[in-house]
Formats: sequence, C-alpha cells, structure tokens
Amino acid sequence: MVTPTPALPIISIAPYLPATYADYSDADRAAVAAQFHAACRDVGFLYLNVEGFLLKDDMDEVLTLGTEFFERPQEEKEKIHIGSMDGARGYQRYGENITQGKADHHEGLDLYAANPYEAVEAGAKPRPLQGDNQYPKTPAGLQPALEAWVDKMHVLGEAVMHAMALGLGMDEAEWKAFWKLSNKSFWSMRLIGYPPLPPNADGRSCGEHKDYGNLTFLHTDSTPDALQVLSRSGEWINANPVPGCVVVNIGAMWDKWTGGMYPATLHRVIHKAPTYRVSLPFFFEPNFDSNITLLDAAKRTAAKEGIELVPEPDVLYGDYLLGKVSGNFKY
Ligand SMILES: O=C(O)CCC(=O)C(=O)O
Ligand SMILES: [Fe+2]
Repeated sequence: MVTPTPALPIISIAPYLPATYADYSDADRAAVAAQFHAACRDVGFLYLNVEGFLLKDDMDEVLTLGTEFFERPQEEKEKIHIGSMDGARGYQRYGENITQGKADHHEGLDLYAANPYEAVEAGAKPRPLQGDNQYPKTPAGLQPALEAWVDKMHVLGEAVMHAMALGLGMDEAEWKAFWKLSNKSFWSMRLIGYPPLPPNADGRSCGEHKDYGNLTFLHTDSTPDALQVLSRSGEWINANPVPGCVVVNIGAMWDKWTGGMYPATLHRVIHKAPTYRVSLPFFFEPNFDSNITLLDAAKRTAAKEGIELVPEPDVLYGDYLLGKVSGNFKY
C-alpha cells in the first residue's frame, strides 16, 4: 500500500542562508534546528523550502535542458559514456545502473567533485573516479546550468549541515570543527531520465536504496507518484514534488555520525505514468578523506532523550564510496 499524500515535514532554510541570515534571530535558527532534529530522528525525509534562494525559472530550466539532452540521438549521448572515462563520470545508458542486482529503468549523467587522486598518466587506465566530468555539448546551456546548480547546492549544503549540527545539540564552536569534515565536499550529482516503467518490468525505475553520504537535495519535474520513501512504520509514502521545495533525505554518513539516531531512509522510484520524468539529485557528501566517527553531540542528545545508539566502525568516506559504487565500475 502506498500512502497518497506526502506526510513529510516542510522546513524553511532561509534563517541559515548567507543572503538572509541577518534577517533572522538565533531563536529563529534554534527553532529551525529543532525542526531538523525531529525530522531527521523521526522521518528521515523532508521538504526544504528554498523559495527566494532557487528561482523557479532556474529550477525549470535545468530540467528542460536535461530533457533536451536525453532526447539527443543515442550515439551522441554515448560519446560521453562513463566507459570512455573512469567508469563513473559521464553518461549511463538505459538499464545500465544496477540496484540490488536488478537493472534500473533510467538513463543518466553522473558528475562528481574533482578527481581526488593524482592525474592519470598518459596511456594508463584511470582508477575509478580518477577522471574529469564529461558534459554534453548539446544543448549548449546544460553545462553552465549544471555548474551553477552545483554552486547553489554547496551553499545549501553548508546551511543544512549547520542547522542539523545545532539541532543535534552542537554549539557554534563544535559546528566549526565538524564543518571541516565536509568543507571540501566530495559531492556528486546525477541527472536522471526515466521513461515509463514497462508494465512487466523486472526491477524498478530506481530500486530501493539508501544514499551514501550526508544529504541529498532532490529536484524533480512535476511528475507525481514516482518517488516513494519508506516510513518508520513500514509504509511506502509518495514524496510528490512540492513547488518551491527540494526533497532532502539523510544519507549513510549522518546515520553513522549519530549511531543510527538519524537513520538513512530507504527510497525508490516507480514511474508508471506515460511521460518521460527527469530528476536531479545532488549528493552533498563529506570530504573524500574525512573519517566518519560517532559524534559527541549525538551521544549527549541520545542520553538526554533516552535513545539507545548503535555505533558502527569508523570509516573513511572515500573508501566507503568506492566500496558502494564499485558495482558500477566495470569499464
Ligand atoms: O529520481 C528520484 O526521484 C530519486 C533518485 C535517487 O534516489 C537517487 O538517484 O539516489
Ligand atoms: Fe537516492
């Protein structure tokens, strides 16, 4: 059973954004931090109201240009295939991405932060992620629109991380130290195109999964009844698009930082409507070399709220990422 109405909280991030920070008081920020704490602890998904920060025209344009790219001839898209780079950066054809052993019914363009390794030597085979992003040449406006989006998402990333840190009970000094773990975020971004899921398809439009890193900011077109999130009570809930908002979900690193107090939530896409759906998830992640370990603030808050934490072994984010995505590195 899928619950039709989104039962997800809506939180306004304006009090934490640089351009509007001074318009709000510390009490306003504390109220927003408390909303984040409740949403992350109890739901794992939320709508972030970004009105005034992301303009509707820009939000529409990046998806329109993305749709135009997916409409280009297949051989043109293949010119920037991930196999011609490092097996990670570039175009993935329909059905190529695998989740839980089954092909996802989408095509996509994958982008990452700059190569975290030394440059590839001439003639050598690149390591996974040891390459440069491959942008489509047509439509010409797509690359600048995606690059502008990445810049905006970094601003949003710092604002949301700040609000979450305070919500978890950090003071400003602790937040400053904590931010150093994500201040050179090894971000990634995926432009995804979903044709309608064939009626007898094996697998989903995008199989159920948790995201790897800190946070995901998901921007989609207006198609309803596609993205579903698993509620804590075990029901799939439709997370339909809300104008002026992006969907935020918690990734595996916040789960680890909080010993499971902020669990990464399962989600999936089942897109059956007869339209072509486009989405643009941006993954705001820790730095490639950050060590992820249970936070003191999580221990304090858990003790105060009577929550039992389940600490996990420390992990270097880059190692974790490579382990998770290695299934895609087959070139
Ligand atoms: O397309 C969507 O709505 C979600 C995609 C997603 O969950 C992902 O790429 O991690
Ligand atoms: Fe996801």
